[in-house]
Amino acid sequence: MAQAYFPSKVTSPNKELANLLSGERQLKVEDVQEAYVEQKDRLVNAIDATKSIMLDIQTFNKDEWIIRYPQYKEAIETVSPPSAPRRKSLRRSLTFVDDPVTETEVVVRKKMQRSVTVSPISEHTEEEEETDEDASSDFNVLRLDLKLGPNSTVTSLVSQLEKSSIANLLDERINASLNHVDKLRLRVEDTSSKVLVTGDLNAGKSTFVNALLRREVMPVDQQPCTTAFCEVHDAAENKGVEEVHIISQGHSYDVNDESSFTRASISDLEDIVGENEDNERIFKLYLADTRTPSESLLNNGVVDISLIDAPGLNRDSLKTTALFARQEEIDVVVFVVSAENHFTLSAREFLVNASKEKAYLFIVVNKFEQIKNKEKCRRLVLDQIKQLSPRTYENADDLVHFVDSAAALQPYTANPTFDDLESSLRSFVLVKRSKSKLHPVSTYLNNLLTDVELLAGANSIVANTELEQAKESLAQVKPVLERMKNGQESLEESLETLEEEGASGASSRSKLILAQALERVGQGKLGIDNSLVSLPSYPGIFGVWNFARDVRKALLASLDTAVKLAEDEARMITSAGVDRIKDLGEHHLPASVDRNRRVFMPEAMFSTVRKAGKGSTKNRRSLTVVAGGVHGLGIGLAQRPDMQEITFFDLFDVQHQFWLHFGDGQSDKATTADEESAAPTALGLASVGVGALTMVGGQAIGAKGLIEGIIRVSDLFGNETVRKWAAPVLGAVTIGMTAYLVLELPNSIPKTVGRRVRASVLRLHGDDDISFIDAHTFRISRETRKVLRLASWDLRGRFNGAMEERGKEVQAKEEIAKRATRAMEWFGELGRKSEEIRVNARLGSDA
Ligand SMILES: Nc1nc2c(ncn2[C@@H]2O[C@H](COP(=O)(O)OP(=O)(O)OP(=O)(O)O)[C@@H](O)[C@H]2O)c(=O)[nH]1
Repeated sequence: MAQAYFPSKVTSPNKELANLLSGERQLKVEDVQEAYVEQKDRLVNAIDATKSIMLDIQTFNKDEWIIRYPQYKEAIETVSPPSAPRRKSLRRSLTFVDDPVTETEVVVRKKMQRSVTVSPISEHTEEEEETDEDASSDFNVLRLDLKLGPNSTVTSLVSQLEKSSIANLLDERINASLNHVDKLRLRVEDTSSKVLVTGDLNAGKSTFVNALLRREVMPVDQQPCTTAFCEVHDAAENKGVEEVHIISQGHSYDVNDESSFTRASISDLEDIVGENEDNERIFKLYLADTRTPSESLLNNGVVDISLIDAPGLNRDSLKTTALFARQEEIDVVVFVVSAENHFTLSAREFLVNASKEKAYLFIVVNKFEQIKNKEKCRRLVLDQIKQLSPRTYENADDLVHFVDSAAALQPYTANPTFDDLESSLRSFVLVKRSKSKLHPVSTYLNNLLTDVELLAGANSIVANTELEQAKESLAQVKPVLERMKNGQESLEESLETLEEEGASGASSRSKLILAQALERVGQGKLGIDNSLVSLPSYPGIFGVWNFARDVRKALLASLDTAVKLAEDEARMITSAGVDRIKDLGEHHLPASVDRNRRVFMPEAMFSTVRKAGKGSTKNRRSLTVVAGGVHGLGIGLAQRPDMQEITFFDLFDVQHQFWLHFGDGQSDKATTADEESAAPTALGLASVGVGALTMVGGQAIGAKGLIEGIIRVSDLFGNETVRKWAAPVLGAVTIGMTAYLVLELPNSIPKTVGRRVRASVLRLHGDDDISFIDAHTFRISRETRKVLRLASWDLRGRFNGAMEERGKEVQAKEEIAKRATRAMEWFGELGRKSEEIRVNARLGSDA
């Protein structure tokens, strides 16, 4: 026997019902009921579980991971030789709407009916190739309509559709599906089912309904009488009260809305139906069925069946009835035909149309008792049915019943044929309900879960790719960061040492050069042997004044040169330091970090124009002036007017000569910075010859001072004897010394000038309590330190910036890896959950 009511592809759970119908002639109503209830409960659970995972998807999409919407395209198959096994796997190229360019080749695998998994091609093995070609790789329910217009392409959409806006669209789609799932739940839980009873006039429809109800409720007449639709419901739906509700015309009926109907007593039904003969009205009858749920049709404990006694067909009401039969809420059409008359023309018309709509009809051949040649009648009727509704004919055992309704109404009389009809009808109603109410739900849930699995699979791949990328980046960046962290301290130390060494190196070199130069100048030699500066040659006694000035200039210039030399050395030290800092950068900075492209220009050192005044210290101002660097302000010692002045003492350093000849030879030490400020001593003055005086002119000592000096000298020689000898001795000594001094001038002037230059240079910073050497040393080492510090600051900045950047990158990548791992787990779990729902609810029927 064919599997009743279902196409051949039927699988569980409808298959169970179908098997029940097909396996045995005698339908086990309880089993059908049980199977129905079980399936209903499974579906309700599946609906709730699906709803819960859909809500989870929404939350996950909103809070943790922007769900990507995949598109699967047919992958280009490589041409395989004819001998090779035919590839049945669904190789698809996976792209995303927001990124249609990146394609991943995947395999869409069918796991169970209509359930699919998506995995990267790399995880695919040849053994798994035996995949059903039917495996869907497209969305059913969650399909996003991304077409904006006839000319829009996916690529043109990309600019308009960001990842997040697609996720929003998906969210909306999920909302819509959630609403639909809610409706499905109501539908599954709605236990009402309508059975329309119709047939030819006088075929015995009302009698049949009465027989089903086991009481005479419907008016039965020899004359055709029923013109109204009488819907019979269980009184439980009307709070247990038996009554008739006459539906007010133009109102939609609601059992709880008094205004939508008029009440009447059951006993008045005949009159009411009679009164409304010309109107096709609807009455609602509420009847209490006292039989047990297993016996009762109305009160069967599974679905609330309502019977609709429709008007006979061969009236004008044919169309109305036909329309009624087409209504979606009509689960089963029971056609009552009289065994005596068979099918009239209008009955045939109705049956052909109805069987197109409902495929299976339940046919009651009534008044069968009266037929003498029952077999012939049976054959004739079945032959007619075969033509009118072939499918009904195929299942005639269950769907075509030859009974006598009037006999069934006889109390206390066993009527197995009618009982059989009743069981069949109940099962048919349940199976039909399963098909009309449960099956669409099962299909929808299955489609939705398939979509969920496609989403989960695609997003798992995305998450996996992101994880791999993050891991790859981390594998590169993390060691760099570690290296930087470890190297930070040593870099810091190296830079400090470099700065320190540079500054102290420059300082000690400057100090040495300047000290040596000053020492030489003090001895009347050029501070530096340099072709640029040379000592003038002695022009003779009459040019002695200019000679002294030129010597002074030359010595000063040689000191300037020494300063320049010290600066040049500092430049070299700085340059070497900058190079070492560069090397440190090369060593410590990651390859991708930009190096300092600025070129160090040593000649730019010591050339800063300092603005004296604003915020500058006294010390700085004096340094500015003294900074004799040729590259400085151009005011070297040799250019300073105050240093050019030549005095008498540049020619004759009396005190020095005195100590040289009579003292302990320590005059050099005595030539302190105070020398010039000290007043000329009496002895000094006394030793000055007239010639010298004339040469000096009024330059240094006035006549008044000279006379005062002589008086003071004469005071020394207070004693008579001494006074007597003193004059000649003093005269001789004076003459001798003068001659000696004059002869010695070419040699002594440079020395005297040098000594005095040295002394005055050393005193230049007297106010600041700092010497010429120290001032320059300080300036030069400070400049060196400054340049080195700038370079090391730059490196430090780059290093710290790069380290911070790497730190952030590592953090970001770790975050991505964490999120991707979580997403992978989550989507994996989602796929598993979805599959579990599918398995538990036994979804996937193609019925
Ligand atoms: N012997 C016998 N008579 C029946 C049977 N069923 C109905 N009748 C009689 O047939 C006549 C018509 O019965 P109804 O039940 O009124 O028929 P109907 O199809 O409802 O009639 P309309 O509603 O007017 O179309 C009545 O006189 C019934 O007694 C049956 O099974 N056996």
